[in-house]
Amino acid sequence: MEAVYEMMGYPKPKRVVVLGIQGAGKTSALERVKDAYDANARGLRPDQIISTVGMNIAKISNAELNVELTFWDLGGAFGLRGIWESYFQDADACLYVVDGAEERALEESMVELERAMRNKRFSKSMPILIISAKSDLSGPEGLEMVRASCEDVFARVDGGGSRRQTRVFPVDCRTGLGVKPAIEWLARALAPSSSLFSLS
Ligand SMILES: Nc1nc2c(ncn2[C@@H]2O[C@H](COP(=O)(O)OP(=O)(O)OP(=O)(O)O)[C@@H](O)[C@H]2O)c(=O)[nH]1
Ligand SMILES: [Mg+2]
Repeated sequence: MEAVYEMMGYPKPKRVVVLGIQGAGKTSALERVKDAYDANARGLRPDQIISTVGMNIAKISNAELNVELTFWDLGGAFGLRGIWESYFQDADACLYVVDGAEERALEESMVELERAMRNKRFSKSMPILIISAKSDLSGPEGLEMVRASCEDVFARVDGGGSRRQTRVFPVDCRTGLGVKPAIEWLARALAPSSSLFSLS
């Protein structure tokens, strides 16, 4: 299938592995991504979403984005995290979701981010989009806490000279507020010509 895309001169669809601990807001965030970019889909409402056991897949292709994205939303419950690494090798990017409103969950969330990044199958150049979810509950302090903690992890794992693209965005995953800037950043980070532009 990918070969067909290339033969026709289209960019390959990019695959995004969606990680984060249980209850962070991964599935909720993806439902809002579908609302924003998939004209045919109506994302599930918050009361229709249950904790993920298998995997949810969302595909978006939208002229605004210039790239087709496939998201693999995995379960974040403790016993399901062992499955994550099976998806690292084939992923082009990682969307890591952190609960920005729950300070007590931040340490566990960062431990799992670091563990994922240190996995040998997790590419050193793979862009990482961090969504700081529950921005409706957290306010700016929550976002700053998430940002500082992620920066620590990135510095520890990648070191100073890393060329990996990373960015933290606040999102209200119930209304979708903030979802578009986050996904636009990801699309630019993954677009074939992105190396020609500096991402700010
Ligand atoms: N207020 C608020 N609640 C949110 C937000 N995002 C998620 N939630 C709630 O947080 C809970 C967990 O959300 P999920 O999207 O199921 O979390 P998940 O990361 O997919 O969890 P697992 O599938 O168990 O790994 C649900 O009750 C959501 O309604 C948000 O931005 N704001
Ligand atoms: Mg889920």
